[in-house]
Amino acid sequence: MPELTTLVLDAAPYRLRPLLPDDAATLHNLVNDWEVVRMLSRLPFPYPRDLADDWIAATITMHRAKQGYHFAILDAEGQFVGCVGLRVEDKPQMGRIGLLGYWVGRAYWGQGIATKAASRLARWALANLDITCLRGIVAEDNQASARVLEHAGFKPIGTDRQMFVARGTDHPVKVFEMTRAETDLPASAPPTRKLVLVSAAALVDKDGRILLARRPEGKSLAGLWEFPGGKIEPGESPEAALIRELEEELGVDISRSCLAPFTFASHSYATFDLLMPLYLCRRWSGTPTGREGQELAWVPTSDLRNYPMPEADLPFVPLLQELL
Ligand SMILES: Nc1nc2c([nH]c(=O)n2[C@H]2C[C@H](O)[C@@H](COP(=O)(O)OP(=O)(O)OP(=O)(O)O)O2)c(=O)[nH]1
Ligand SMILES: [Mg+2]
Repeated sequence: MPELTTLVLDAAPYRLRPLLPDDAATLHNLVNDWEVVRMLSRLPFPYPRDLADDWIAATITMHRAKQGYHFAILDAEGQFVGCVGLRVEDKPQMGRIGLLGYWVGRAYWGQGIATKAASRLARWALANLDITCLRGIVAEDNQASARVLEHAGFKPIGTDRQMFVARGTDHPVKVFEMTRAETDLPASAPPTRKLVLVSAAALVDKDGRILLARRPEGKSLAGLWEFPGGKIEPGESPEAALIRELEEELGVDISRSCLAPFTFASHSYATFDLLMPLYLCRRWSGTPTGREGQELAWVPTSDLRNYPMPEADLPFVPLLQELL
């Protein structure tokens, strides 16, 4: 388990780091607000300033004893905007569980901060602590908090009653639970890298020149010269996709038998991986025209280098020069 000071969780654009004694004044300022305290079962109102010091000291002790993990939520500028934490509890029958809680200063409501922070801590806890599940308990009149738990991947499992110190009475609550089975929900699953499948063609004329098309403004890689083609749609074969794209982009009609597999590009762009078969084609009907406003050029292979291309295409150049 990382030391207190090095345990920092990234919840972009926010950051979670363990509470420090110096946080007491800011914490007190934000939490000593009826709208915040009335939703927190264990806090009195008004919330005395000393209690902030005592609470932070207690969180540091709990952290060292592996009984609790309480964090300051910092925004992109490093400002303290709220707290998120969990207490480890031994439940008869259930074993050790984590009880998650959070609050955000009123000035920072409505920005999804609690969801990001709770979701991050929940995933960290299930991945790193010896607990069977996480629980979250929200007052029945706290819809916003119920939504936070749902977005973080918690499921409602029932209702109960709980004492709310600031309200001076007990109050109905909803109980939520999250197990490891829920940790891959989209809420904060890491973005999966996409594999993009594209079919492209090198149309070769009788003089051995190759047709390049310039990617128009508004598309990615605009201004670069490419081999006509496009994305393969779900359920479509690479050849069918290419025949469709060449009709859409160039207005030419090509039969499947005229497409000869030549090579392929496999390239990792910053945000996706591209896998692109390149076909050679010497026969088509119709005259290629830039139907999407794209500029076209018939280029002798010796000139290919003068046409800036997407990075994925660069290995094609020597292969085409060798062939033609
Ligand atoms: N067609 C084509 N796409 C290429 C080449 N090199 C290369 O990196 N790409 C990339 C750019 C795009 O990310 C992707 C193909 O996208 P595209 O914009 O042509 O797709 P599309 O014709 O289906 O057009 P769109 O409707 O999705 O805008 O592959 C190439 O030589 N030809
Ligand atoms: Mg295209």
